[in-house]
Amino acid sequence: GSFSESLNDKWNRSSPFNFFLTKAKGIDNKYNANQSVHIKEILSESFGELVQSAQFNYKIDVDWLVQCYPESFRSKPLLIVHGFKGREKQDLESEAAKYDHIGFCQARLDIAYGTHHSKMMLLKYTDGIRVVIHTANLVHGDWHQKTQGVWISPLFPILLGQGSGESDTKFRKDLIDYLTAYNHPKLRSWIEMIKTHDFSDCRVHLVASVPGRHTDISKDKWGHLKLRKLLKQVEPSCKQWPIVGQFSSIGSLGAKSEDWLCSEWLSSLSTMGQTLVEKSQLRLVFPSVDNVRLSLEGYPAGGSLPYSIHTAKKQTYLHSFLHVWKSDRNGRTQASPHIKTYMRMSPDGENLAWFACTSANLSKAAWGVLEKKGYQLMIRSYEIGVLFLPKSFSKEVFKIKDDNFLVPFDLPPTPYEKSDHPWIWDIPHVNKPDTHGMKWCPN
Ligand SMILES: CNc1ccc(C(=O)O)c(C(=O)O)c1
Repeated sequence: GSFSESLNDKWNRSSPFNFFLTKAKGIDNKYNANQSVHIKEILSESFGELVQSAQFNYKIDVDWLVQCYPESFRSKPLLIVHGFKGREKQDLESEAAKYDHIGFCQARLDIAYGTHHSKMMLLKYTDGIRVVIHTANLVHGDWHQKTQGVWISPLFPILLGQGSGESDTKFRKDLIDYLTAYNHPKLRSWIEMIKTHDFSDCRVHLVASVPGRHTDISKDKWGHLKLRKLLKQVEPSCKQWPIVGQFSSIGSLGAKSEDWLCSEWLSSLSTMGQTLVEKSQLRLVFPSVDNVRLSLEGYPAGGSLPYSIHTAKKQTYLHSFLHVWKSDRNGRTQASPHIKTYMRMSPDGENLAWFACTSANLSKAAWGVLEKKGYQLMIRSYEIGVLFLPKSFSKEVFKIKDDNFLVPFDLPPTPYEKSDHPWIWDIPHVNKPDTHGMKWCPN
């Protein structure tokens, strides 16, 4: 039917980047056409005859997820990979008791405060494997009126003949290393399957995090040191271009910007040696109170923007780096961001030296923090994302307009006004009503 071929046509038209935003209910529908997808489209029969799938995520509504699959696929084996323990694990498993096609893989979280934050779908079809790396939880609200990022891989066919099956970006090896790090029997069959498929068409790099204290040759396999290693391939001419980070949560980053943000972390993203940098070199995008108040969801959008007053109080220096969420280019200024993106942009915002979309928020838990005088990189959470490097597309830079490169928000980003404050989810917001006439009184 037209729905199905539109999906494949949509994917073909999105080549070679294959990067999408999620559809948002309530915005002008011209912005929900090309380069926008919904989970039911991704899982639809038009994308291939599903044999089995694996869903890696943080929040999972099992009943809602099952009905996102077409009726004919609701008995195909589904592996849910999560990080819950104890009561939350029991609740998740009892939610799924009535489905005999659903199995679980509990990811080990041996370091305190870590979460299984990665959001990925592995889709095994009769004629190949597709990988989807995205930023949305498996709950209705994450796919309803927010801005989320979705990368949909090509269909990777079964490996025939003598080809290596590996891409120039080493995506297959990195994906296998990531899955191997779980050290879980239920992922072994997926690892073996991936080894028998041809990933040579993959044009993105994998940037992932796994919990641990990574040293030696493992130190730059994960987190911000993996990104640092990959960005050494970027055009040196872009060295003075600003770095833009955009995220939906902020961790405790230290009392001073030089403790981690503008030293270790910024050094990785700007592959420049010097630790101090002038402020305009780093621009951070995080929703202001008014961004949340005036969003389609109103203050409840802030339920997915967990920045706490306890953390915010310790790092007011951060607020001078902040820019508002504005996406007029995609008709999504009111679709609250749950996407996370990082990029290096030309001062005029017209070109990109590189672009990444990941589950990783601005936190040490996600990106890692160097310990023991740089001997080890400590990471608390599982994260996964994709990096677009111009050289993988035979380009020197991405010309946003000419290359039709989808950027989730308006560039250059707009700084907070004096009267703007970062959204904080655990304090009252009662001065002005939101789009639904409501106020926010957490406790
Ligand atoms: C502590 N748990 C979470 C913190 C932040 C986020 C986010 O993505 O902003 C998520 C999530 O939505 O996966 C979970």
